[in-house]
Amino acid sequence: MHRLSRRSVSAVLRYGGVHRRNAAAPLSCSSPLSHSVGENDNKTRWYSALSSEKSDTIQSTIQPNFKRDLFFSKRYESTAAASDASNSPPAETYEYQAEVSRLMDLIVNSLYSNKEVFLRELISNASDALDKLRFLSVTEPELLKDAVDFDIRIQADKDNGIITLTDTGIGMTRQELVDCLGTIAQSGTAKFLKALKDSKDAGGDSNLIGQFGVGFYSAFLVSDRVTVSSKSPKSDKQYVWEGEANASSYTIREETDPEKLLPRGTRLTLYLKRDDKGFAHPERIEKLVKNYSQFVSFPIYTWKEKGYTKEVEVDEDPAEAKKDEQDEKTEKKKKTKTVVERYWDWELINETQPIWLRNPKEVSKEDYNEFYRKTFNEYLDPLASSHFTTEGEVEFRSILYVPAIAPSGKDDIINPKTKNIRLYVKRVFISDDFDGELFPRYLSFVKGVVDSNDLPLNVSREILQESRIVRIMRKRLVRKAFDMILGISMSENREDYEKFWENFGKHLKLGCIEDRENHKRIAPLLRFFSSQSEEEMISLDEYVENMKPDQKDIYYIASDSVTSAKNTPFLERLLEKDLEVLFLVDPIDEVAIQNLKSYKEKNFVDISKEDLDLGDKNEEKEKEIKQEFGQSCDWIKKRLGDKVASVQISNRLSSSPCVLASGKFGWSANMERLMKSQTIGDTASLEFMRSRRVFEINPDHPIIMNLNAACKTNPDDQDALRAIDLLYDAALVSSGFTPENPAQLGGKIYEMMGMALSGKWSTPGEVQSSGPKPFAPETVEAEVVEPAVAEPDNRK
Ligand SMILES: Nc1ncnc2c1ncn2[C@@H]1O[C@H](COP(=O)(O)OP(=O)(O)OP(=O)(O)O)[C@@H](O)[C@H]1O
Repeated sequence: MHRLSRRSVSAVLRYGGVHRRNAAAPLSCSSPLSHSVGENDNKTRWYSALSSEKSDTIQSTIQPNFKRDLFFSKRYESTAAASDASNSPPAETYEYQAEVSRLMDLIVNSLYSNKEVFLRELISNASDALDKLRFLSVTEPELLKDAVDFDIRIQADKDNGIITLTDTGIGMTRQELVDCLGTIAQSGTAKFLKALKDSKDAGGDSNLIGQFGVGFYSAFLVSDRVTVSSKSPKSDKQYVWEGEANASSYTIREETDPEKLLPRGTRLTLYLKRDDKGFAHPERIEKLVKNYSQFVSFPIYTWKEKGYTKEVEVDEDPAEAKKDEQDEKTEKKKKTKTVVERYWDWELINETQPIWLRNPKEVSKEDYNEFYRKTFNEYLDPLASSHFTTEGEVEFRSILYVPAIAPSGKDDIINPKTKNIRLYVKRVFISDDFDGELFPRYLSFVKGVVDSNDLPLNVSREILQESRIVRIMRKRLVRKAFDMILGISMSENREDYEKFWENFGKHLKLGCIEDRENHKRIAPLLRFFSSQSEEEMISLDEYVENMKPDQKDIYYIASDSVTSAKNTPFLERLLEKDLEVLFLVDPIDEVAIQNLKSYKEKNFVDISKEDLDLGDKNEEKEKEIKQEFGQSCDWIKKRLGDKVASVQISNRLSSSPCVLASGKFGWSANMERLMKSQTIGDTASLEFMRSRRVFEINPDHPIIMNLNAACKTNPDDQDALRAIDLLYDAALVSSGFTPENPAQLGGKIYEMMGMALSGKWSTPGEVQSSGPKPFAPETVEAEVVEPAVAEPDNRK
């Protein structure tokens, strides 16, 4: 009760005095900066005085049983009746400019479905009008002689399907009403018409409405009739513009009803079309404001039904009361019950100071996190955030976030349909439906808000795609996103970056492939397992720091798991020489690294490719070996035919007899496997790559020595030739390739085992040679069993 009586007193007080408020009242009364938002009840409100319902409003705060219907019906009856009042000056009729007629025709008859943008457009006009006043009042303080707050108020009458939107902005004089609402001079609406003209379908492409916005005229998306009552501080009089859908003219008359006079600003009244009356629900309005206009810099109030509980006495049953009276001992205690009292009042529904406009020094981490959770419906705090303003060529403010987890859904990375970036223009929400305009798709996981003053309010996708401003914005946003990620990677808490990498590592690798321009920023963020770090991933910087003084290249091997990578024969000599090798175990890794090409001027080198240079060439020795094994190389090549491009002496093996290296420009075994799993039917390129493989033999291995001897003594020995076939198959498997005919390979192994067990082919000393140890069949067996071709658990 206390609340109500306090408000009613202030309402009565202000009723008589509002228009006569001192022109020299302190600026704080009217300055938008002085709003003490959320304190509706102690603010001077001319609304209650200017409308015909003023007494109801006051009543409503006094009498709980206030009738909302009465409130609205009185208001609109009198609005409609005003022009008929006998003492009103007659309304003058004006013809619309031809373009406006066309535009109206299109709007009224369009099938445009996203009609809800009308409210955003009208609020934005109201906000512009307030901005204009604020700006002009700096040099013309007399414009603020009517000391009213800078704000926007929206009322929805759901029973009658009427919405009113009132601002206390600059307003319009009679001439301005004609100029602004009867003609189209410039800005978004003019562009819209031009686009319409250019469009092939001159009959009207309703999508263009959404792309360009149609400003004030968007009111006719949902209304049959619109009145604009406006009072400019430059004029003594207030004028009412009135237009109807499907009409070629509009009227302007002077407002003479004292109850409808505005101290300043503009009131729009929308009489909604039958099918659009649903917009006139306070809840719907609130939702739209919250979505589109939450951060408009002036307070937006909606007229809302509220309630509070109170205790009331309950009438006693007379018989009971009598009985009590007779019973002297009964203590007299009145019975009460709790009831909910309803009343209507204004409620502030937007945040006038968006967090991104605040000074970052004054915003706490919790504030950022809360804003993130609220805006993006997240329940986990972000891993990092970055709040910044860019100045210069393009100015905008932004807060970016790195989420704690990746969204579920496999194809997100390739085809991101996120609503992660909310674009505002002058604090009015424009869109969150982007397709790479503000962030490349590999950074689509970054969430945030971007607010620009440099973009037009009705920015369309086409504008976004072609705008130079947007290109500059994108560059800066990307740079800031990388700074933020780098920040996580340098954090003392290593776990944070591990979490990031687990969720978004793939995205960054995609960035290596798709964004050459940012290789320098992406590369330091990459992480891989290595031959010296199988449990914990390392960065490229850590790799480089660990390089041997004379090591020129960064070595890597691509495989399907750490286990198969660490057991590959390609690694043998490198391990011996204590050279670290990166294990690329994610299918995308190899392509990413190939796109990077180098890091800190060190080339990435695939240790499974031909011509591996470990920096320890000994030409003398090589010549010697070539002489000894040259003939065998030719002999083996002849036997293998087109299966390999050449047979060479290997410098990378120590314990394996042979390996199948990929051609310099060919696919690695890993790549071949990936391509195979993806290309359906394209066997031509696969065949070509296959033919580029190089069969490398280890001259120090007993099997090779034995074969070398066989080549020299009896090159036609069928068993030796079959051993070459088996060696090839074994090398194929151990090098990570898939054998063309696994069943046949099995057969060959059994056959060789049989021969070995019968002692036919490998009795020591049988083969004459200058020194090598005799052929040991067990080695073949061991090689065949090793490689893993199965689908990966990448880490282990
Ligand atoms: N609430 C208002 N108060 C004062 N002037 C207004 C108001 N609403 C509209 N106007 C005037 O009417 C003009 C036309 O409005 P309209 O919304 O059609 O276009 P715009 O706001 O100029 O540009 P856009 O097409 O980008 O919205 C505005 O430029 C402004 O001068």
